[in-house]
Amino acid sequence: MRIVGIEGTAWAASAALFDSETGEVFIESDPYEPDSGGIHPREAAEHMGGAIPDVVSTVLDRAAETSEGDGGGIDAVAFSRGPGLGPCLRIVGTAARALSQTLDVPLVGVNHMVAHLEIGRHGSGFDSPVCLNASGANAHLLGYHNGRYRVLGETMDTGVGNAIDKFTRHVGWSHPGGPKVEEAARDGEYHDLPYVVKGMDFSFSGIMSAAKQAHDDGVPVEDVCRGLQETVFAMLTEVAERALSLTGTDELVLGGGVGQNERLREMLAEMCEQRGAEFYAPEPRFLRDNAGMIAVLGARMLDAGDTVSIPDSAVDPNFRPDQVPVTWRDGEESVARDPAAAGEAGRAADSATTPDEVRGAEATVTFEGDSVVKRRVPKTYRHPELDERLRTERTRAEARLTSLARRAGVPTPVVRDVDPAEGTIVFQYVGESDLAGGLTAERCRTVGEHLAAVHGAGFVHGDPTTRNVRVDGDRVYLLDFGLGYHTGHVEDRAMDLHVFEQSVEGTADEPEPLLRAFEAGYAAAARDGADRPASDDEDALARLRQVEGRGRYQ
Ligand SMILES: C[C@@H](O)[C@H](NC(=O)OP(=O)(O)OC[C@H]1O[C@@H](n2cnc3c(N)ncnc32)[C@H](O)[C@@H]1O)C(=O)O
Ligand SMILES: Nc1ncnc2c1ncn2[C@@H]1O[C@H](COP(=O)(O)OP(=O)(O)OP(=O)(O)O)[C@@H](O)[C@H]1O
Ligand SMILES: [Fe+2]
Repeated sequence: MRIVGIEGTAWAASAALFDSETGEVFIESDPYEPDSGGIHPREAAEHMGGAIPDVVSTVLDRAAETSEGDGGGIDAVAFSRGPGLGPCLRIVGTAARALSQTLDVPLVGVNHMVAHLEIGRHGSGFDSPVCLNASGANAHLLGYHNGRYRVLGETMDTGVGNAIDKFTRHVGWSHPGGPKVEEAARDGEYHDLPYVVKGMDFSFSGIMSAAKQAHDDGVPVEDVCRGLQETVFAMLTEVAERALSLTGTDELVLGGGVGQNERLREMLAEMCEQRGAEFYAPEPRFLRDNAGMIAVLGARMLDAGDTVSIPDSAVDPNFRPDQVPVTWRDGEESVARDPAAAGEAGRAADSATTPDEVRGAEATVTFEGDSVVKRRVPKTYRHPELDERLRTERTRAEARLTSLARRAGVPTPVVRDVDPAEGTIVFQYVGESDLAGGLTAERCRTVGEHLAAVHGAGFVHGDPTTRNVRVDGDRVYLLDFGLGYHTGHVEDRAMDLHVFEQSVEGTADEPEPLLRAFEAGYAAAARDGADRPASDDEDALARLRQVEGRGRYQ
């Protein structure tokens, strides 16, 4: 099968020919390089208008040269339908429709973000990996479950490449900034910047403001670049590790233009090696925007009969990866490796066969009698200064907030000892299994009630996933408050709810009733615990709807 792919969501005018028999991918690209500032949508569209016909024609010549019959032996035309800049997408769409009509072959509409991750799955041969997409306009973790790619975690503000590019614009460097930051960072000393992860979500705005400020304050630019890379990539590596831990998966693939950064790839490879997971990063020509990935996924979709008629082929600038019905994969496959078994990671009280040591995403947990020793082991992928800061801060926060939560009426393990310098806490052993291994609506309701009590006490949990809840009959304990903090912001409370809901969606077959029970429990307890009704601005559930509805692809 031979497929022509066409890409042009933002900066890369690109066409490709994929031959599924030989495996060969021929790519021809013409990048748009702004004279100043970032990408201007109108200029980018003008570039596409001129460049797309040329790159397509080069690929058609190539098809003709490498085929025996007429027409280059092309079986379908695949194109990027979105997400991306509307004016650019429309030019690509028009070109693809015209070509499919001229060649009289089917048209395949590809989601660009899904193409970024499928190219890694294609190259690695992995069955069902966690995928980290680190591109310009996006940053998210995805995993396949129940026929769709689920967003396990994502940026709460800008994409990772755009965040870096904003900093480089501030210091007066031309677009794209990523490669320049990489170059400058090689000569820099590490500079401390804010580090923000919330469960498997993360945010870049605070880091970027601090980086610009540091530059304005006279910190050498190469030091800020080093700090920026160490901080931003450690965050991405940490959330990727958390996704591996939560799903029980031991395969990670990388996608997106920022994936060309060697330091990011090095951190991810090191993290995976230490957990015994496999890591795959496609070669750079498949990481940055390119039509090769569109053609490769186009071939799979064509094979599954997933074509689109011309009247139905409108582009979608906000096309989310989790909207795509994944027709080319088996509906039974899942990124979660036996979620029930993952839930039994903790030691069952009556079993001699369960392990004495559990490795979470952050820490090693050993079981000694009725105590649990949690040690935040150094992460060698992180810069040593950042590593020490995070381990100490989180150990302190965990010990303090675990006790505070109990005072607010939430079952938590008793803290028996704490050593922030060593990153160690000794807890009482609680529960029979993790919530992931015993997900019921009643228990989700109780988690909702407990989170409302935590929020009523003026702080957030920070990482309330199904693995950080222990259960024993009706009793539901919250664990792992290391990412918690005091806050009066409704947005922070909404993030707690979002993190819990994402973790349920990532592992449960039928999440809906569980989520309804969780929200009902939260709403009832928040109402009962408050001295007056919450206004809309203060209502975390109302804010949760906004968080979920935020399009992050404009
Ligand atoms: C929707 C689509 O148009 C968009 N595409 C996109 O963002 O282009 P992509 O090729 O995946 O990524 C470009 C980004 O990748 C960054 N980048 C390129 N080389 C880099 C490097 N060595 N280190 C860090 N960032 C790098 C650039 O600075 C730029 O922000 C997307 O996938 O989000
Ligand atoms: N006090 C406890 N009683 C019983 N089991 C526990 C206790 N503390 C931790 N565990 C078990 O160990 C696992 C890992 O603990 P914890 O979540 O605190 O570590 P972590 O490294 O922060 O994990 P992650 O970052 O993946 O959430 C938990 O999912 C739970 O099964
Ligand atoms: Fe991209």
